[in-house]
Amino acid sequence: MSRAVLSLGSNLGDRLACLRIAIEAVRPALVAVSSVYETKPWGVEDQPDFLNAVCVVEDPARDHWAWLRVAQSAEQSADRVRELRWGPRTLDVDIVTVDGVSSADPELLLPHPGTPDRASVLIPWLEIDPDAELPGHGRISDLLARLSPADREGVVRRPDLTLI
Ligand SMILES: Nc1ncnc2c1ncn2[C@@H]1O[C@H](COP(=O)(O)OP(=O)(O)OP(=O)(O)O)[C@@H](O)[C@H]1O
Ligand SMILES: Nc1nc2c(c(=O)[nH]1)N=C(CO)CN2
Repeated sequence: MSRAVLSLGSNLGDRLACLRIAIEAVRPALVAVSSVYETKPWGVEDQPDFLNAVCVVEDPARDHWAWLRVAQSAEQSADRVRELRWGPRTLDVDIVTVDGVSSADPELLLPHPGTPDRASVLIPWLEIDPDAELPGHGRISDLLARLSPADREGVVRRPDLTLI
């Protein structure tokens, strides 16, 4: 059984439609999907706000590399072009964790190293799995509590937007 946590983000074009492309790509394997959140950009701050969400997926036939291929194919379907690191994009699908797999391969770092610092991942993930742990880092509720109030307040639920 392979269970993965995926983080979805978009800040270009029809952002909600782009997140839905990612959801459609994993729909048969979907276990849970968070609400959609409007989030202040981190990394490169001078860019439009993102929509972010997190989903949990499960498929006995897929290993972590297969989840990466699914993620990259969804990004391509959303016409993603890579221009700037941490810059604007139609769709970003990150593999946050897969079971307890740890990987130092730069093509697939697991758990995703940015996770402990990103309220835009931790808040949606906590919504759908309040007891979740990030392997090697502990409970995600504790990770979130360590972030600054400004980081947490930059992530606002958008109940008017739905993914499924
Ligand atoms: N856990 C992971 N999930 C998705 N891509 C990963 C992961 N680990 C490494 N990568 C690699 O990262 C590259 C994509 O980087 P990308 O342009 O999406 O980075 P970014 O979104 O700007 O930054 P960040 O990875 O910090 O979110 C791909 O080549 C992919 O192979
Ligand atoms: N709030 C937020 N900021 C970002 C995001 C993102 O998904 N959400 N993704 C980035 C590129 O990986 C850069 N900055």
